[in-house]
Amino acid sequence: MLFSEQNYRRGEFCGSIEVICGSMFSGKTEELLRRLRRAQIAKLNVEIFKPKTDTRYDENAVVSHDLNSIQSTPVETSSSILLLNADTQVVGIDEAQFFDEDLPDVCNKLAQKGIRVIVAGLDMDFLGKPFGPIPALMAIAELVTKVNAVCVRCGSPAMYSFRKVASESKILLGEKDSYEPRCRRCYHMADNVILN
Ligand SMILES: Nc1ncnc2c1ncn2[C@@H]1O[C@H](COP(=O)(O)OP(=O)(O)O)[C@@H](O)[C@H]1O
Ligand SMILES: Cc1cn([C@H]2C[C@H](O)[C@@H](COP(=O)(O)O)O2)c(=O)[nH]c1=O
Ligand SMILES: [Zn+2]
Repeated sequence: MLFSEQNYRRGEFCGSIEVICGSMFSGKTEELLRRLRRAQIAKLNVEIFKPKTDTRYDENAVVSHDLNSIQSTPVETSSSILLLNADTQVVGIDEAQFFDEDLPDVCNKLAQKGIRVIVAGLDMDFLGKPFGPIPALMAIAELVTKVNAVCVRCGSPAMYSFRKVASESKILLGEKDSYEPRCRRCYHMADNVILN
């Protein structure tokens, strides 16, 4: 097994919070999809949420860079997640860095109700600073999985999302057009030339 997962038996208390974090292209969404699909195979009731702002690939689906996808509900605020179906046993949340600061409280409430909550998001923004509610979620999670991309410059494990375009705005939706994953050394290189 790649990552440790607990055993879940219906009817037993199994509330928990799992965080999957890392840079862009590190496989956060793929790992989220893998865990959610396994929950569906186990015939658990799964609901998936993402912030309404994330319209990159699809308005109503969580989509990985390899175009694997799963249907989701876009919500404007984290508190809307609490309006989930009464029989939901597993909640998936993608692009969690874009949610408001109440997301950790929301996840705690869900976990206290016995729900397995799996959250994926960027731990750092393009400046290498902690991003939104992810650090607070990491602190309260039972399990934190940090995944790495491959540095596009040197092939080492990459944990930074280097922004290739001139924008200082914290939120800038984009793909390879605007970002590339880099390792610590290549991210901090003085020249920071973009190699195409
Ligand atoms: N530099 C890279 N390093 C790793 N994976 C990459 C890279 N560029 C493209 N990919 C692709 O991106 C996929 C991961 O996509 P995804 O799960 O959506 O990542 P994330 O949600 O972390 O941005 C990989 O399986 C791989 O096919
Ligand atoms: C680093 C950084 C990223 N973003 C945006 C760019 C993408 O739309 C998402 C991240 O998607 P992924 O599934 O993790 O590849 O976030 C941003 O707005 N600001 C940033 O600093
Ligand atoms: Zn590198």
